[in-house]
Amino acid sequence: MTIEEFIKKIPKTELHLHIEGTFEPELMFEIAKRNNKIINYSSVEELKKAYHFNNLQEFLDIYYEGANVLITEQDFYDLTWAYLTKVYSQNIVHVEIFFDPQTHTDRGIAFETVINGIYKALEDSQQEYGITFKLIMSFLRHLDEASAFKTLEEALPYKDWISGVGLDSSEVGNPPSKFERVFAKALEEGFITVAHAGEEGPAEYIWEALDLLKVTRIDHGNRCLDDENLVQKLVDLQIPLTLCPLSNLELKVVQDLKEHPLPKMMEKNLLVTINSDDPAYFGGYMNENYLETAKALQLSKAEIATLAKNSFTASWLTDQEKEEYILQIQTLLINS
Ligand code: HPA
Ligand SMILES: [Zn+2]
Repeated sequence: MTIEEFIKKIPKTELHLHIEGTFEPELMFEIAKRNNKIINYSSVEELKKAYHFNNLQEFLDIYYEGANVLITEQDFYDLTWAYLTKVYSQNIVHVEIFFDPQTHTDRGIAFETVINGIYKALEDSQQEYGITFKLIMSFLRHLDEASAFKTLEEALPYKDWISGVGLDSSEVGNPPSKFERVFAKALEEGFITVAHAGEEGPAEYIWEALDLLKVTRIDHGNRCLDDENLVQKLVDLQIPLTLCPLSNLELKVVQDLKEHPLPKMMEKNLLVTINSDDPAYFGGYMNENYLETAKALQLSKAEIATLAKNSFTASWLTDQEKEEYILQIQTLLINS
């Protein structure tokens, strides 16, 4: 079996995915048209040409602009359904996905419109595709604490639908400490906490995410390697890092996939996982992330299997569910 076939065949889970980042240009134009919204690009091709980024902020500017055409519950449903259909074709059996309520509520879209559309698509895909899921509400860190508190209040009636809270958007200058009180309240309300840290920001932000926000998973976390004590802590506690190799390449967090820190992290026994982040913008869903990374870093099938197993270990599935998938991967590896 080739590496490509092996990647396709193994069950996988995605733990770092922004639903707004799955908005493919074709669907964006279709939804813009039905909502009488104007896109600042004349065609799908013109829009795709704009997808060249030198850093996180250049990406975020385009990403928030794209999300502006989403208005109705059906729009959020269609966006989410398209993603789930795509990952079903890639043998993703479980997803834990982010949504950014403030991107929409700040434009006058009701919180319930956003979550109803996303949640219904997730329920339907569990029925139709058997994909299980968890939903994570992410706060935009470039906005203030009051806005995050307001968003948390709005989420409380949907507590049963939302497993965790996260922190994303412009990292540098917006440290986790800015949201310490919001996360304390979220923890009190029973949410699990995660945060983007150490993508562009320093190792210090990863410490803050752990110590102040009490996160049980770090999104990205690349910069942990700058601090040996931090690596030791992440290893000791087996705190998962949700890495996103193609995102790192497109946002110039790494200059070449061959220089990606993943092998070094595996060597150090960090619990690393592969994810797609914003696949419509970064040129690849899960299988493409696995394959491009495996090719660039010359990963073996055993290493690919370890990464897939890590994702189940790092997920919020039950221990029994985790064990079943890990055993399936191990069996596929032996027979490959
Ligand atoms: O990679 C990311 N980093 C921060 N914010 C984001 N919002 C979508 N993707 C990202
Ligand atoms: Zn992300």
